[in-house]
Amino acid sequence: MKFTVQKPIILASGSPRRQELLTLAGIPFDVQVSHAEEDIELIEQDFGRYVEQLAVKKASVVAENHPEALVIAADTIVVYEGAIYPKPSSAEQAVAFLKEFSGNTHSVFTGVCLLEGGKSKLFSVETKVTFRSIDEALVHAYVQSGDPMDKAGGYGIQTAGALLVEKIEGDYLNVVGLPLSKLVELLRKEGHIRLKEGEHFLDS
Ligand SMILES: Cc1cn([C@H]2C[C@H](O)[C@@H](COP(=O)(O)OP(=O)(O)OP(=O)(O)O)O2)c(=O)[nH]c1=O
Repeated sequence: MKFTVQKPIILASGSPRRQELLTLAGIPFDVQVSHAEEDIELIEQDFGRYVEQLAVKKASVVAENHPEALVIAADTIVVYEGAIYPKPSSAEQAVAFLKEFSGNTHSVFTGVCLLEGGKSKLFSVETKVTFRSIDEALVHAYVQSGDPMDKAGGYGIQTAGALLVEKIEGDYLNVVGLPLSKLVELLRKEGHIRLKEGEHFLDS
């Protein structure tokens, strides 16, 4: 499957996962890593709005230098018992995060921003993730692998972090960092992408 684009698309993200996911959707794009300050205030426990605003910040920094493009940015956080768990700042913190999640259910929120000519479209998606009751040895072995350090909440559901997960409710790719089907639906609805000629033979 391939899409054509109406104008250049820039993914404002250094996340290899987000780049892989947009590639697998068949959307052509360039990458510009955004170095926005992540200093958004959480208002009334509205985590969806919080991640959307972080995505706006990331997109805005890149859009300044690319007014001709559609800029896409995203932000992912883990929320457990009303608190935000970002990327761990140390291995010790990753261990502490994972022990807290053990045997419990947390939420993963990803906010997405499409920014074009100063106009933005925003959405966010929540997925609930339930962890198994995990033993200390598994937590330490996983953290020692180094995998948690660049991931919100300190685990990757798409890597060995999968061993910690009992079940999820919602979009799996939202946990990985990009709610791809909803993003593609919005890009099509807004006329930013179209299926390539010959790629829509099932349409009537
Ligand atoms: C929970 C979870 C998060 N993650 C990742 C997705 C995001 O890359 C990262 C959250 O950090 P983000 O700040 O959302 O993104 P990033 O710094 O990696 O990339 P950029 O800001 O340049 O777009 O955590 C996984 O890969 N798997 C998971 O299971």
